[in-house]
Amino acid sequence: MSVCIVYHSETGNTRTVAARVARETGGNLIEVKDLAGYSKAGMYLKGAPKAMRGEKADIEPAVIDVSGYDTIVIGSPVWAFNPTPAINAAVAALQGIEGKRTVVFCTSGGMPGRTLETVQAMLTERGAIVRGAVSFTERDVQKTEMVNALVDLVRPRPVSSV
Ligand SMILES: Cc1cc2nc3c(=O)[nH]c(=O)nc-3n(C[C@H](O)[C@H](O)[C@H](O)COP(=O)(O)O)c2cc1C
Repeated sequence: MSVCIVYHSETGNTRTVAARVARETGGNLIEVKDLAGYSKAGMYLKGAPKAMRGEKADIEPAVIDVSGYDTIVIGSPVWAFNPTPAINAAVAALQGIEGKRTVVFCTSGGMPGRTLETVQAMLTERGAIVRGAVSFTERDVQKTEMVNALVDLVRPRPVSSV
């Protein structure tokens, strides 16, 4: 089973989760960069209003071909209770997503708003099958049991016979 983890991260939390999922599943990481190149203030002053409006950023890579994978994981930071403009663009940039199993996660300060629901709806719109979603707070990022909950959605572990 091949896994691809597509994520955006400006301050490292979403990257940390993505890397741990990659390690546990043997998946490939694709980091999406927002070409706006925000400063910390810029993220709040310019990025957050764009996230609220559901806008798409200019991203690198501009095309994300996932046709060679069985399961696609999408990870977004929460900006103003929404997915980031980079993730809005990344979902639109996915090629070969139709009919694929997908799992969504977000990282936030504790108020994720409708981020997971929004990403799930975008993926469903693209013809993907959403298996589940996990919301991490900044503290959860380091918690093995939280990462395991996400990994279980990606790669169901065999039930122990003991
Ligand atoms: C512009 C901006 C807006 C944010 N908005 C929210 C929010 O609405 N709710 C929340 O709980 N955290 C919010 N946060 C905190 C981030 O979601 C949180 O730190 C997240 O883990 C960042 O992911 P990253 O380190 O991968 O970039 C915001 C952070 C930034 C920079």
